[in-house]
Amino acid sequence: MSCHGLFGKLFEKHGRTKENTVPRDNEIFHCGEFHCSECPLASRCSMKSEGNPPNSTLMDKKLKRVLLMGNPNVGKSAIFSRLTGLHAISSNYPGTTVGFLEGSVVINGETYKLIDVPGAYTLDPTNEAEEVALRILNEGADIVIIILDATALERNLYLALQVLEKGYPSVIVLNMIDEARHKGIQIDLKALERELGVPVVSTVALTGEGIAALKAALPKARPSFLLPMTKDERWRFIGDIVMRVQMVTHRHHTFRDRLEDISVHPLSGMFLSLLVIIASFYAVRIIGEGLINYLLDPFFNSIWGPFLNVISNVLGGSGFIHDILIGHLIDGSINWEQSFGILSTGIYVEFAMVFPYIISFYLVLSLLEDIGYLPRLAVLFDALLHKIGLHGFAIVPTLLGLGCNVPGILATRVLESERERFIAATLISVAVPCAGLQAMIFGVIGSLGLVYIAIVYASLLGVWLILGYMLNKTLSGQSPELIVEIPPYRLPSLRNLGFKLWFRISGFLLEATPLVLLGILIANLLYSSSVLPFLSNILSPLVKLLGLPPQAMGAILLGFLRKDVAVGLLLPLGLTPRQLVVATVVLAMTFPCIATFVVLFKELGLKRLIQSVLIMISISLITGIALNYLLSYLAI
Ligand SMILES: Nc1nc2c(ncn2[C@@H]2O[C@H](COP(=O)(O)OP(=O)(O)OP(=O)(O)O)[C@@H](O)[C@H]2O)c(=O)[nH]1
Ligand SMILES: [Mg+2]
Repeated sequence: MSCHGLFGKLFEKHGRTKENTVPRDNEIFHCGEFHCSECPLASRCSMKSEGNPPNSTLMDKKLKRVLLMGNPNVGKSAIFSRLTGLHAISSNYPGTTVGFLEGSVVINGETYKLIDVPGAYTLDPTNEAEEVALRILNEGADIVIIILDATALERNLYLALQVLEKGYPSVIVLNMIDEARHKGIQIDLKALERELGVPVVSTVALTGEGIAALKAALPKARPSFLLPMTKDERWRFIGDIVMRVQMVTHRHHTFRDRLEDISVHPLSGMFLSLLVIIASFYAVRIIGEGLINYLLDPFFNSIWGPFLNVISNVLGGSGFIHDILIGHLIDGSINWEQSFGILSTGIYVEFAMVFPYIISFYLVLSLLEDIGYLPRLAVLFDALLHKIGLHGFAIVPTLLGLGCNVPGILATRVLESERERFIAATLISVAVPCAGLQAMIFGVIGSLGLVYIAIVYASLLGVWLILGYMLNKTLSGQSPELIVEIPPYRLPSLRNLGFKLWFRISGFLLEATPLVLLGILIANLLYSSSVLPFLSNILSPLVKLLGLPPQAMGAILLGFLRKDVAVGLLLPLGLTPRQLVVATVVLAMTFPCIATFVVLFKELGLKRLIQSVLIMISISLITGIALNYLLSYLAI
């Protein structure tokens, strides 16, 4: 087709005639390979078809910078992983990637630098993830791979057109073509290619179908001929395109469709969500305990213990090095929870108390993520969350926070206002216990009985609700209405699940192990020095109000390093059940651990961080004191 044919069609769509097509000074025309000598735009076109994208100074660089862009949850990270061989986290809810990832792929001897950009619905940002996406695009690109969800062409085309109008050489990828087929949606790729003026390929990122074609299309990326449009023009154009390229055939409701309906219905949905939450809780417990009872405890008791006994004997059973490595012998033998040696308590707390729950929690969370259940919870809990100043989608960062507060706080980037982000991040760091902490709550308090665990969780939930309500009432601004895209239920891919689990678990091991061992070492040294008694004396009036012995303050202060270690420090103090519950609740709420602290600072800035920390300290002390009085009143 000549460029006149294409421009003719385009002009009709935009109500322009050939006579008024000479670009205005600020307008950029791209017609890629379609320009010809008769075209009134030839000079502008040939200039552009040399491939200089606006704002880009990157062409001189050796690696071509390729951006993967598209709406949230269309499979950008899945395609990124397929192309680069790296493993970006994919989950079945919008907003999985809120930062960006880089990787590279070599095609025909040329190396391309790929960037997995956070999902965006528009280039007029409405949240931080979209701001990041726009910033990355504005930094320039040699090629943009625009990924569309083939089951939602109309909605996905909006961002695609905005990107194409900017004139970057592009390739369109229709991902999820498998689901489109199941839904009876057929898309004419050639026709879409003609409409947009850039290569179009279809893929199924889950299976790898079409990835070879995408690789082959990358060197053929070219700028589109599209002109900058107004919002209304763009939507009209999208309507036209969809009419011309898409055909939908009727199909009957499937079991999956019905399950999707049931899950968001106010009554049946709530009932189902209760079942899911209870089942998840039990699954985490059963898998965690199973790993401990059948794998880890036997290993520690019959292999690691005897091995440490040999080292202990070689070191003479006491002395500085012995006490640092093996710890203090209790009744002549190593006690996993109370010896406080790096190799005894340190390794035991990390691997036999916390690690099994990390595995089981992330396994269950990853399953829920990949099935696509989390956005449905967001819809169901939207009304409740609005009462505490949050958009229903805040349930997703909150659930992530139950694994580790750090990704939870990062995920608040998908929330729209700064106010919401502050509320959500503060609530996560105050009242959402991470998996390490929960493992210790189960390990330390579980032996007293389920009712004590229930008191700890009920206190945290109560604080989450009350503090959220208070913040909502006192901070100015409103939380926006829920607009969240609900993806279809999907069967989790074992490959993706395995990678995600491995990524999270190895991340935990790398980050947490040094801090846990350091925590145990510091605790060991502090207990043998006079620092703790000194601090405890200063804080003794406060400690009295909490009904705790002075030494408990040392554990609470050490919570800054790692909360799980700190709960472990409460063990040797011989606390009563009430004291143990109060100390654990205060510890859980007081300071964020050091990693969370850093992320809060990065996400909220210094002023908001200080506010957040002041809220944490005061609310945790008030709760601890109230809980102490309430429990003594109830004679617990
Ligand atoms: N059926 C099907 N599922 C897919 C396909 N590609 C990705 N998925 C699934 O779709 C979900 C979203 O994939 P992601 O790679 O996380 O999507 P994303 O665009 O990176 O999402 P955000 O980071 O949230 O913007 C995951 O559950 C994937 O396993 C596909 O081609 N077919
Ligand atoms: Mg992603």
